[in-house]
Amino acid sequence: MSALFTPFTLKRVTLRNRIAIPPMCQYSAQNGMANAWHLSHYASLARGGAGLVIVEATAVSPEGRITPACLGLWNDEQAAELAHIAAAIKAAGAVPGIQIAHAGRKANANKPWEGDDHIAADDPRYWETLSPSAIPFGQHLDREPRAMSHADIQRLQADFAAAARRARDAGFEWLELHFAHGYLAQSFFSVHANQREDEYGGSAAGRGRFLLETLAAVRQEWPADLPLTARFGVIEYDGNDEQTQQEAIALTQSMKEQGLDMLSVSVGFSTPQANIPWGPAFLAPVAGRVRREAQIPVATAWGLENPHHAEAALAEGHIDLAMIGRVHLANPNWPYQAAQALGVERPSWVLPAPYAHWLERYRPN
Ligand SMILES: Cc1cc2c(cc1C)N(C[C@H](O)[C@H](O)[C@H](O)COP(=O)(O)O)c1[nH]c(=O)[nH]c(=O)c1N2
Ligand SMILES: CC(=O)[C@H]1CCCN(Cc2ccccc2)C1
Repeated sequence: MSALFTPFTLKRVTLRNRIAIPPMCQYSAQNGMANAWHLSHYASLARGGAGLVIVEATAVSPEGRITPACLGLWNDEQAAELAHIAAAIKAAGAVPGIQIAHAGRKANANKPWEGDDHIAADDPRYWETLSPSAIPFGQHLDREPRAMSHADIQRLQADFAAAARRARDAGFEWLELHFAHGYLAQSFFSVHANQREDEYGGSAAGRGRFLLETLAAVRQEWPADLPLTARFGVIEYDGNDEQTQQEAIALTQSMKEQGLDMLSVSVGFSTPQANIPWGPAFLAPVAGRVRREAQIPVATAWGLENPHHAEAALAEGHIDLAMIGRVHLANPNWPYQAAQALGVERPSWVLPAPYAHWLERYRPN
């Protein structure tokens, strides 16, 4: 039996295999509302056979969107549309997950294929960006954000909790907090973005406070028997990686004590000066260290689309879930081909019966 096609149970949720589709923004919403694009996109991914499908970064407040076309979960109308997507994912046999997010100083940007840069101040789509300190990310995202007040911090933590409640009521069964990729929560943890002198800055404990408090607020709303996870940048590739990983592992242990069920290990993306060693499965060993030292189940992504690499990362004990992203945009049925490549018996039954029955009998000559 392949490791990749072994079920995985976390709290009262069982995934049919170790393939997770990580959140991938579609930049296709108006006023944060999901539409026909999102429904067909997520239904086709779920039909492809993955065990878990996580809906893209969904903003907990309007100014928390990366672009004006990002999804939101700050009102009940948005939740009602997302409920259809959760139901479609579940009907296809995958577990419906969703990532809730705030983009912080990377917010208010154009779509990646429309510049990826901050929206101009005189553009009607402009809104103010927030961050722990008034320090811009740099490069194409060079706008100086407003340093958050204590009132801002409390409001945004309440927004995360409200979004978690709406996700629960919409039928999602797996919640991921976006604590990675240079967005708001990652920015609180990162010395590149957070130079506050109050209790939310300074030491690693101070820089971790926003994440721990936000987790605690969400834990109150999210059912105890459903997985509550976070995607967290544990390394920046900025020349200071050992210290960052030690601080990140310590914070992960604290989050585990606070009720975090799993960590999705990722990159900080807090500075444009990062020197990221892009390559197949490059983050798997980093994930393995977090798994060992924090004693928590981990997922990771980044270049795992070769089924043998995903299989090895699992079999070697680096990870518990393989997140397979971009390749699914080209091939929503990637799990079917992965099953064939790994010699899984009756591979077509990774797909739904209306497809599987005929593919099993179809022998192209
Ligand atoms: C178009 C698009 C959109 C997103 C992403 C990526 C891409 C390509 N990624 C990162 C993604 O989840 C994944 O970590 C990376 O794509 C690396 O995995 P692969 O190498 O693609 O399998 C991403 N990550 C995240 O935590 N929340 C998100 O909403 C998104 N959105
Ligand atoms: C929302 C989020 O976390 C995403 C938005 C798109 C870029 N993602 C980061 C990324 C960088 C390089 C290749 C793929 C992905 C982060």
